[in-house]
Amino acid sequence: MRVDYGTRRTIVISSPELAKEIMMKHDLEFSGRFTPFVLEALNQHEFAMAVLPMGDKWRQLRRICKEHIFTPQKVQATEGLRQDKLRQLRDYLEECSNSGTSVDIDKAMMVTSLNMLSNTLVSMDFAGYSSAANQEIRDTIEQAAHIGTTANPADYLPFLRMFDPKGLQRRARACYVKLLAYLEDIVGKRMKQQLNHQSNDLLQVLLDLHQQNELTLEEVTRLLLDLVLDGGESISFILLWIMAELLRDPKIMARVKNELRETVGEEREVVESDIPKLSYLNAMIKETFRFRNGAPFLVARKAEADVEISGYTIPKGTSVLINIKSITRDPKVWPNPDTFDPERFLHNNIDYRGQSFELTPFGSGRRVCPGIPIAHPTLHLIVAHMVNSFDWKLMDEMPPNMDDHDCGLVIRLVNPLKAIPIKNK
Ligand code: HEM
Repeated sequence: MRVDYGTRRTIVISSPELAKEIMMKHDLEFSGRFTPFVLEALNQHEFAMAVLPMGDKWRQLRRICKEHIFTPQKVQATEGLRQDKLRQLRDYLEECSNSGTSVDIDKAMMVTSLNMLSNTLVSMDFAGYSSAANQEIRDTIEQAAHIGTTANPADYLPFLRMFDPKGLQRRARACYVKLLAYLEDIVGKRMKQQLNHQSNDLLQVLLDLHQQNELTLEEVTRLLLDLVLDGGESISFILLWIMAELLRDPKIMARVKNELRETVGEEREVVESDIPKLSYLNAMIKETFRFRNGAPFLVARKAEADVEISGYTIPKGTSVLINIKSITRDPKVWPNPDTFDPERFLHNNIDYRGQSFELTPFGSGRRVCPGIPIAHPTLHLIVAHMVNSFDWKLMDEMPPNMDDHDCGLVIRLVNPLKAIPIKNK
């Protein structure tokens, strides 16, 4: 399909074969995010990875992420930081269980996954469960994610840019300035402590690279900002859908629980080395990515020159959108695509890490999400913990309302998902 928006031409790709050609063979540059003009306006964010074309700076940051930050060894070394956060989640859920209070699953998932990420990165909590906790940073990250996925008329009608019609540029700038100042402060304090204290987190890795003149301090902070912005909300987003699917279908919930009982038992906590043994849980998470992936499109690409794919020419300057939602709901690709069925993943090797073009929630090719080594264990650990340690009773005993609504460029649950945890006897 080809759509002309005045001077901007957009093509939407909806087949795994063509998506593979775009992401692997042609490896088109990002054209910014869906709202490139919001981000272009932000000098503060000018060399963040997600808005960078494939220039030298992007290549350097990408290499650093791959070789130094998100290596299996480095991520494994931070497991203790994530386990601590699981314990905090357990304490919070136990409190709710003892008092019979319902848990707002969205908030609980956001606090847990954000703190797991922030502790992996900088050994600090960015949010708290209690209503008295300071939620300023969490709220700012949520706001930035919301702005980044809000459709901006100025992306398609560039002359509107100077009017900032929805106030997106102004609001985005305020979020970035706040987050950048917060991270600068963390980096500054750590530099002072460094003299007598080494940490086990990824900031330490970045500061070691700074010592070796691989990164300036400014680059360290901006790389952190990019990781916080890109990773901050995305894990909790899919966690909410996973929990909604589990609460909606007691049979699937029971099967996940049985697998956990057989593999882990009730006496100990789930640890990351359990994950490869939890094949049904893994299938359930993959199926949620297939069925409920919140963002229909990957980051927009741009043809820098005319590109030939499968006999078609994509003219220079065209924006290319890969519609992963239509691929994952295509009956030619997936039998019974409108049925939620984790079983379908038990008998094949389809994975979500960028090798199977039927399922690419993290993208693929050189611009595949670098956060997968953190997102993968975090998702499994949190869900396994929620299911293995507690039974769940929905607030009004009714299956959750799974209606979603299009909120800009992502799809969210209409009603908050609330349930009471009941501690295992
Ligand atoms: C469930 C969780 C996550 C999902 C579904 C997700 C998804 C994505 C997607 C679709 C892209 C664009 C890839 C493309 O269009 O080909 C991306 C890029 C990115 N993600 Fe993630 N992500 C997740 C978690 C994370 C985490 C935890 C981090 C950081 C620790 C992170 C950091 C990034 C960065 C920095 C980019 C930009 C890469 C570039 O510019 O080349 N993501 N992610």
